[in-house]
Amino acid sequence: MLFSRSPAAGHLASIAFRGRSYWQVLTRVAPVAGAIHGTFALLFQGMGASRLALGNLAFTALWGVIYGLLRGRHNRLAVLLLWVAIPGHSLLATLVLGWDSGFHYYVLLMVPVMFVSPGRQNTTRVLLGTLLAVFYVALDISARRTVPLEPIAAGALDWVRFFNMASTFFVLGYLAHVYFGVVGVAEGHLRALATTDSLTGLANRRRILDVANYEIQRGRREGTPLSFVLGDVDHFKRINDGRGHETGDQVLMAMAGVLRSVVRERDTVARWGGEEFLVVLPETGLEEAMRVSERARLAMENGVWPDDRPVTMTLGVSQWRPDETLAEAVARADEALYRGKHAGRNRSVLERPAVQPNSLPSSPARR
Ligand SMILES: Nc1nc2c(ncn2[C@@H]2O[C@H](COP(=O)(O)OP(=O)(O)OP(=O)(O)O)[C@@H](O)[C@H]2O)c(=O)[nH]1
Repeated sequence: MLFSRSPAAGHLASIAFRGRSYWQVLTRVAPVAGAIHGTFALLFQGMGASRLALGNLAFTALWGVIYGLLRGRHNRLAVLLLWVAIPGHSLLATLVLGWDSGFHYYVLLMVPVMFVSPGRQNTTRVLLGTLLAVFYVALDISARRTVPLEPIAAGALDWVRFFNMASTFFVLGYLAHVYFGVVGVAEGHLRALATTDSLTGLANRRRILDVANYEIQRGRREGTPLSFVLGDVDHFKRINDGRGHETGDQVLMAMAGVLRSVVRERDTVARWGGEEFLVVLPETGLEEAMRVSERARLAMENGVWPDDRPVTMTLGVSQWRPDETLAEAVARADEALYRGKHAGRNRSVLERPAVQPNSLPSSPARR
């Protein structure tokens, strides 16, 4: 059975990737945040502000808990504590040391955290964003008008502010760096999914069309030959009906391996349809393509298959002719395959000869 991915499934997969990326980013950022608090604890201890040092030690521990929760996939609780660890800490530190300490900068880190989070409705994001902005303005107004609970010397305050500025820049940069890294990996997975046949691991139809069209362009430009081998498993319906669909799938997977083993690195084997395979052979003329086809056919004929019952394949071979389309070249391989089926199966059949066969480029030496 050919499994096709519906648009809805694709959308769900992309949400899943986004979700995974989001948690991966948070898991990587949590130790950095813990380290920043740890540095503050040492800094304040050095300044003789032991209560502030203790407070920062508590937040280091909190980030440790958040990290543990993220690793254990207790995501909801981790996010809840994130609100305590970032805006909660900013509020506390600003009230204790004053607005000029610059602890309020950390509130801004919640903006990317909130807006890339998966699973939330856009309205929830906007609402939370608005609440955060209101909180930030209110903190500005109240902290500027009240005396800090535990003021420190102006010079030291400057250093704390500079450190907070630098940390905010660093964490924002790190967030962006990790996020784009994770998204890049997810993109690679999606690309592979979109171009690979899920059962056999071969190129899928979309990918082989791209490859073949690219080779046709190259053939036009450089005048190199290009051939196609289209193979179809013989009496596959009997295999399915007699030995079950799962055995049928196993046969298809094994066939993919056999086909891959008889071609060069630069040739591409694809699952063209249910039990049909297409091989694109760049820089290969008809004679050589016929040899590849026979190699594949014999490998199938002599292969060891489930239940030790023979499995064979009929193949049609064609060479792309200048100025024709990919569909025309494949149609001729298909026509040859069709003749092979009628002639008794388990054979390789060449396309019907061109009107001017000599006009076709021939194979350079293959391996
Ligand atoms: N197990 C399995 N079967 C598949 C898959 N895709 C297509 N098929 C089956 O392949 C069979 C193809 O049967 P037919 O087109 O009648 O051809 P055939 O039995 O191979 O006969 P010939 O091609 O004439 O030799 C059908 O029974 C499909 O259900 C798949 O992914 N897995």
